[in-house]
Amino acid sequence: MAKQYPDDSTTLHTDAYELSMIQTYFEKGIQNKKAIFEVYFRDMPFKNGFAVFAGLEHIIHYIENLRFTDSDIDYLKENEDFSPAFLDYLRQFQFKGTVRSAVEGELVFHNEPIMQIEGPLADCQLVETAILNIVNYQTLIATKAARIRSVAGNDGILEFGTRRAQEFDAAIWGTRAAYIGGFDATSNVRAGKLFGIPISGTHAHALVQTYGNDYDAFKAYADTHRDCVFLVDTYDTIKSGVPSAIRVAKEMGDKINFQGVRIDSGDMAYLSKRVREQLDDAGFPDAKIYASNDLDEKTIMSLKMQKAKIDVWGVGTKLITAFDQPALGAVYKMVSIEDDHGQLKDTIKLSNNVEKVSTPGRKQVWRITKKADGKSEGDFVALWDEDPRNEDSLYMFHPNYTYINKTVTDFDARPVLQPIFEDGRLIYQQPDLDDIREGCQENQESLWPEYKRDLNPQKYPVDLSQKCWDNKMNLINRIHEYVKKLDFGD
Ligand SMILES: Nc1ncnc2c1ncn2[C@@H]1O[C@H](COP(=O)(O)OP(=O)(O)OP(=O)(O)O)[C@@H](O)[C@H]1O
Ligand SMILES: O=P(O)(O)OC[C@H]1O[C@H](OP(=O)(O)OP(=O)(O)O)[C@H](O)[C@@H]1O
Ligand SMILES: O=C(O)c1cccnc1
Repeated sequence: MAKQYPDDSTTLHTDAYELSMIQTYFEKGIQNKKAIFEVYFRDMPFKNGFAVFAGLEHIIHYIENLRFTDSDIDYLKENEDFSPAFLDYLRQFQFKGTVRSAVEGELVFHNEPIMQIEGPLADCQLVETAILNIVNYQTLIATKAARIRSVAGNDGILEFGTRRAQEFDAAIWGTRAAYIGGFDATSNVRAGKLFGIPISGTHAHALVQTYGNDYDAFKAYADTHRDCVFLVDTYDTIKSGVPSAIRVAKEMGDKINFQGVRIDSGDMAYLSKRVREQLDDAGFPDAKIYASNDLDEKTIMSLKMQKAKIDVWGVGTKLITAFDQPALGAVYKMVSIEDDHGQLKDTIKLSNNVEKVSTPGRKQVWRITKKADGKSEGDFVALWDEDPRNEDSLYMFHPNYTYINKTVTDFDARPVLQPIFEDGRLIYQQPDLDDIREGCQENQESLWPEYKRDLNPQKYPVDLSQKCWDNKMNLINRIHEYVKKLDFGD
């Protein structure tokens, strides 16, 4: 039987190749060379006009606890071909990197750095896998949640996905991301405990099945709860579920707070209209109609177009699993590395696909808005030593189709990447989760409606500064020259 180890750290939550590379860096004595990596994704998730950044809370927690425990070292000793000196180095390891990041709830876009990790080469390499793991999932869910919020308007939206999520962590962190993206509450009690997210819920079909009929089940529930939402579709929504709910609500009077009923199957446009009439006619115009059953932004939009009388939407599977796009595809690329003379040299990853060529150099993303109306003109990706706030006008052009360009004046420029860790020390204080969620809504106000529509939004401009673009072209040309001169004798 394989030896058992305690699950006492997340430091080995990394791909083996990261440790293999760190081993090489260490044995060659270059583990402390200064390096800079950036995280970005290439395509907008769900073809949405914007993405909502989430994951920083978990990343901070992960980095703060980044050390190799005795059991980590024992495991590596027995399973990897590592020298005693290297194992000793890992044992002493402390993260010394500097991390800059978009903050949670910030809007982020394709082909711009959303995180930047700078520091000793080994430190930057170690955290790649976990950072991508976290950002890829949480940003995806926060974005999906924002899409659902945008069609739900001011209706209540509840996160019901835990039972369908890809295991525990996805349920917990996905719920948090959904809250950032605009959900109102979750059914996951642990997420309520850990993050202070409001918890909410109704009851399941099992309660009705236990009693064998709607009335007895609702009566029992009402006897034991103040707030009541009855699930009315177990046997027959119109003929049994709703009349039973109404009877119990009338009998209990002020003893309960009859909040409404939930429908979980059938034609929800038709049913919700009939149920609304039943509740109104019985004198319960304030009782709300909750709906659930494989909902997402498309079904919610369709139901709204059909004038369904639904007030609160419970969304599970399609939110928490990012059903229609299961991966964001964010990558972690080296943009600069110290040379043998101690100078940082920008570096690039080439590809035949122009969209896949990385953009070298340490960069900042500047969100450019017009002073007059606060609306965004686009993002301006500039080299670190540039500051558009010192300019009166800004020339912005598409990095691949340079004939698409404009000159912006009377603008404000806001840096998107914020300092989080400096030389391994946490210097960022996470805002309250409710402030993050509110900030996410406010950020969306600066976007023109053209970028926010659910279907086929306009592509938000993400432009490179002239200096950044020149730097990239120079590097591409230099590498082409170098490859041309290579002679391996064949
Ligand atoms: N009026 C409607 N317009 C568009 N979509 C709807 C409408 N009513 C329900 N839906 C959606 O259609 C799908 C119907 O699911 P399904 O075929 O499982 O039917 P069901 O009545 O829920 O059956 P079951 O009793 O097995 O749960 C769900 O995703 C639901 O949200
Ligand atoms: O449809 P989703 O968006 O994934 O939302 C969560 C679903 O989970 C519950 O169903 P389930 O059949 O698991 O249990 P139930 O007996 O309470 O209906 C609930 O009734 C929803 O239909
Ligand atoms: O509270 C509910 O109604 C609920 C919770 C989880 C999944 N589906 C429904």
